Amino acid sequence: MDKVFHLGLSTDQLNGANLAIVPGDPERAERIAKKLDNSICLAKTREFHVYLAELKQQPVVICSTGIGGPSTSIAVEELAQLGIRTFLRIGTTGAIQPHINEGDILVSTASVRLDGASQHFAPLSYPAVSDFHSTAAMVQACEEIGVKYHAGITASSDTFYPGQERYDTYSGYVNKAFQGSCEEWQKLNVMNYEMESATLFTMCAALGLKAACIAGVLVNRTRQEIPNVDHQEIERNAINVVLKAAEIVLDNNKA
Ligand SMILES: O=P(O)(O)O[C@H]1O[C@H](CO)[C@@H](O)[C@H]1O
Ligand SMILES: O=c1cc[nH]c(=O)[nH]1
Repeated sequence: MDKVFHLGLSTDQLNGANLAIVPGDPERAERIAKKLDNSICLAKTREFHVYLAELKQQPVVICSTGIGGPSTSIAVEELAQLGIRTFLRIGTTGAIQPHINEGDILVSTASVRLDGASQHFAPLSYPAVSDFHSTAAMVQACEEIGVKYHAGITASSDTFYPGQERYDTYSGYVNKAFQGSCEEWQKLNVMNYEMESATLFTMCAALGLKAACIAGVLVNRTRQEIPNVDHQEIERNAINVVLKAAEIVLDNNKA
């Protein structure tokens, strides 16, 4: 059986899995896999760390996407070739609304397309929208676990610094195109910044795949520019939510 180019895997290695949990961080992929049954590492190549595990006796893939749209698009394309149809992203994020606190979970219903990769799948007039049922599962998971969550629009940027209008940088300068952009997104009721959901949502919607995204809030940008380094507890809560959501999706698929 042919292997996909970057992940170096073939369909038979996924054991019939059709759902993948997709964090950005490769080490988070391992931490997620360790919480599931019978996890094995299938591949560690570039930013893509891929595990196969079982959740309630059903096969699930965990695959890191790395940071940003280009690498995310490769992971999603190759996983789709291998049989994955639902992608649940679990990320970290910076909130831009004052009422959202560190540690809250943000469920992205749709994303502002501040990326480049999504335009390789559909024109800018096409919405970066999540899959309704997968997103509903994320919300149900938050409610069942009892974590504080907000559902709404995310700004998804190719860059962490200028695209998210950060001035606490080497040059201290933000390109004119992004000056004032954070305030604009705040006024348009955007919840947060992260870096993969625009590509994930656009490509999955365009390709007939299902995608949802949650993220744990590391920093509130109305109070602080750069997140604190230690955020294990926030990540643990977000992992619990995505695992519960995966369980709900798998149950719904069986019914
Ligand atoms: O924690 P992850 O999933 O990597 O997500 C967020 O963190 C990274 C930036 O620090 C970007 O990938 C952003 O989307
Ligand atoms: O502020 C943040 C925090 C995490 N990830 C982002 O993309 N932005």
